[in-house]
Amino acid sequence: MEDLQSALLERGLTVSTIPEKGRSLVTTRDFSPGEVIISQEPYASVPNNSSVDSRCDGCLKSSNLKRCSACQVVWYCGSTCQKSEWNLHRLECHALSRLNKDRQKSVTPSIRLMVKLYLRRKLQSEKIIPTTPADNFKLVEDLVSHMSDIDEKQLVLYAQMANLVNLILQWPEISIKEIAENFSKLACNAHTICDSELRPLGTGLYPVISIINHSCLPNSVLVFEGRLAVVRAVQHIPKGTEVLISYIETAGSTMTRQKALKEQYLFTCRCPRCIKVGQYDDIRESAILEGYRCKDNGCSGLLLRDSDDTGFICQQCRLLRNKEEIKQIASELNFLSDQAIKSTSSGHYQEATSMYKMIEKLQTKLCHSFSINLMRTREALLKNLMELQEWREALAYCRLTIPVYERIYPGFHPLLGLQYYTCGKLEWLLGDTEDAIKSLTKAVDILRITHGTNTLFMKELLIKLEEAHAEASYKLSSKMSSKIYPLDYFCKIDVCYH
Ligand SMILES: C[S@@+](CC[C@H](N)C(=O)[O-])C[C@H]1O[C@@H](n2cnc3c(N)ncnc32)[C@H](O)[C@@H]1O
Repeated sequence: MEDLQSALLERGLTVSTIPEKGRSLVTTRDFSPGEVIISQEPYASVPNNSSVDSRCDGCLKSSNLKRCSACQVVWYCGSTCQKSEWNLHRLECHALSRLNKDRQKSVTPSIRLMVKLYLRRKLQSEKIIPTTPADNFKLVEDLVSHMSDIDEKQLVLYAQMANLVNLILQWPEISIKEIAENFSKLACNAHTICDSELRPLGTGLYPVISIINHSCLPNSVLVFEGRLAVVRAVQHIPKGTEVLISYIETAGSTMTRQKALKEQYLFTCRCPRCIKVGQYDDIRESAILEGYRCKDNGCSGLLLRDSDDTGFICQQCRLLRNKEEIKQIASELNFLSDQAIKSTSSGHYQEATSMYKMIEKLQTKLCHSFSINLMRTREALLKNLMELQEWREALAYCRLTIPVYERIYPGFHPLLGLQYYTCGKLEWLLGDTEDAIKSLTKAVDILRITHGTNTLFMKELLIKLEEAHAEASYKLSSKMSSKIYPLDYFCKIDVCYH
C-alpha cells in the first residue's frame, strides 16, 4: 500500500479512508476537465464470449479470429495477441484441455476471469510476470467483498462456481471459501470493458481503479482504450476532492438508482442527487422519468399517486387517471416488448420496427414526454431503422431522443456525446450538412473531454467534422457558381450506432 501511495502521489492522488465508504481516491492537486486522472491495465480480463459472439483474448477485437487449437476455448486475432497472452494462457490452456467438452461449455467468462486471476498470482509469485506497485495480488486481496452482507442463495451460487474453478485449477491449497469470497469481490469491483461507443466487450479487474467510489453526479468518467481503463475528469476537480465515477446507468429515478446500487454494490448512495430522495423535487422528477402523462392531451402535467390509491392525479389540471386503465396499457406493452425483443434478436428488423411503433404509440398515450421508457423505445426504433437503412426515419427518432438525453445526462456525459455523433452522421449522410456540423460539433465538445483527443475513434470524429465543414464550403461555392454537387459523394460514409 505504501508503494501504491508513493506511485499515486506522483500522479497527484492519494488513497484516504472515508467513514461509510471505506477507501477512496482523493486528488492532491487540481485536475482540469478532460485530463486523465489515472489509467490502468487489467490485473485479469476476459472477453464476454458466447456461442454467437467471440472476441480475441488479447485485444477484444472480433475480426480474423482463430481458436486456440489445444484448448478450443480461447480465441486470438493473430500471433501478436497470442504471444502477449502466452505466459498465462499456457497454464490456462493446460487446465482447460483436461476438461471434457460438456464441462468446457460451463466455463463462463466469470469462471475464466477467476481462473486467470489465480494463474496471474502464481506467475507473479514465481516472478515469471513482474509486479509493480499498481499491479500485484495484494491489491486484489485489499478489495471489498461484502461477504457478510450477501444472501444465502448468492453464497450457494458462488460456492458452486468456486467448485468449478477448483476442478479446473486442481490446486488443493486454495479453499472453496476463498474462491467464493473472490467471486464476491469481482461482483462489486470488476468493470465491464466497453468500446469507444460504450458497447460491452468484456470484463476486467482493475484493482487501483476499483478504489474509486460511486456518485450519481460524478466528477469523472471511466472509459476504455482497448483493455486500458482510463479515468478522466469531466469537470474542474480541485485539490483535496474525492474522485468519483458512476457505477450504474444514471438515467433512472433516485429509487431506481438506489435499488441498482444496493443490489450489486451493497450500499446506500448519499450523493447530492440521492440525498433528495423523498423531497418534492425528487418525486416530481421520478414522476416525469418513470411515471405517467395526463389523460388530457393538451396538458403537460405530471401525475402523482392519489391518497386513496385509486389512480394518479395530474398535478396541473387535477384530472384522475384510473389505475385499471394504466394496468391494461402496461400489460399490452409488456406483451409487445417481449415480441419486439425476440424479433430484433432474430434479425427480423422490419417486424421489430412495426412492434416498436405500436409500443411507441401506446407509450405516448401513457408516459410523460420525457419518459425513459419512451426514450428507450425510440432508441430501439433508431437501431432497427438503421439496420433497415431507413436513414431519414432513423434520424427523426434520433432527434426525438436528444432532449431526453440532455435532461438525463447533463454536462459532459459520453452517452449524450455519442447520441449527437449518431445524429451528425445521419444528417451528413442525408446531405443536411449544416445540421451535421452542429451535431458533430456538439459531439466533439463532449467527447473530447470524456474520450480525450488521441484515440482513433476521436480522430475519426474530428476528420468527419472537418469533412463536413469542407462539404459545407463546397456546397456554398457550388451554389454561388450554380454547379451541381456530385451526389455519390454522400454515399461514401459509414454510419454506425453505439
Ligand atoms: C469498487 S469498491 C470502491 C472502493 C471501496 N470503498 C474500498 O474500500 O475498497 C465498491 C464499494 O465501495 C463502497 N462504495 C462505493 N461508493 C460508495 C458510496 N458513494 N457510498 C458508500 N459506499 C460506497 C461500497 O461498499 C461498494 O461496494
